[in-house]
Amino acid sequence: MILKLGGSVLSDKKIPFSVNWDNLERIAMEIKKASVDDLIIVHGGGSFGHPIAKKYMKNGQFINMHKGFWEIQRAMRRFNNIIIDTLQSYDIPAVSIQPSSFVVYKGEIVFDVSAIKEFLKKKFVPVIHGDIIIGEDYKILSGDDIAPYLAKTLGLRLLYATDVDGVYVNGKVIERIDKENVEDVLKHLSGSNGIDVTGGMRYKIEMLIKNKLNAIIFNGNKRDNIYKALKGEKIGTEIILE
Ligand SMILES: Nc1ncnc2c1ncn2[C@@H]1O[C@H](COP(=O)(O)OP(=O)(O)OP(=O)(O)O)[C@@H](O)[C@H]1O
Ligand SMILES: C=C(C)CCOP(=O)(O)O
Repeated sequence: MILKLGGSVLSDKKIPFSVNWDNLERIAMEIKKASVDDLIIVHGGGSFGHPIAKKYMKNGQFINMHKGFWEIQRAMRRFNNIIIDTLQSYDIPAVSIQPSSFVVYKGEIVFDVSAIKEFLKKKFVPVIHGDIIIGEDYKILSGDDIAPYLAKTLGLRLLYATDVDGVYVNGKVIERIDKENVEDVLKHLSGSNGIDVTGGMRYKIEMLIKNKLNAIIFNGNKRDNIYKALKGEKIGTEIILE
């Protein structure tokens, strides 16, 4: 199972380097209580990665990256450390996977999952984060790139915890998105709140279409939703595009 924890759940993306400690502690408790096997956690840049990445991007191009690459890595390592330390404080065997040190971008993501497979075999919980990656050019690797890639590569279920109840169409949460209605739904999707250099809700759905995946998108701010989602409850919006 892949649980993508949105940066907007773990922090306030309008306040750089803020952490939503109440959510983080509650989510750790719910993950511990759910006690599921083969769990991978992916988290976004939240209030850490996006403001720093923005500093090193001008007109869509990366600038001053001999300084910026480490600055972005550093911001994401700080966020990742906070999250893993909290998970570990609830005896969740979380370990860090830092994409900027081994994932390469060559027109597509080149991401070796050998280590992740070994961690899962030994019942660890890999915690992978959005990051800066290198290749022909630099690229911000979003948690919304990582989660669907791993779901497809490892054949795991995909759960998105974000800061809304699901995907809204005409002011209401749509229960199900499938091949019949996805094109119409896309017209209602836009980017993200707060400082965000990646794609928001639209990008999530586009990646699910591209990878032909099923997922649920639900509100990670609501108590017990993480637990319910991990235990297989269909909450929020269900996406069936397999
Ligand atoms: N039709 C829509 N339905 C629901 N949310 C939408 C819609 N269109 C745009 N959004 C925005 O998408 C946001 C969720 O996407 P976002 O990428 O910000 O979430 P996240 O995964 O929590 O954050 P991060 O990408 O930093 O990890 C919502 O907060 C909302 O503002
Ligand atoms: C901004 C950085 C470095 C990571 C972005 O990850 P996302 O918030 O999942 O899109």
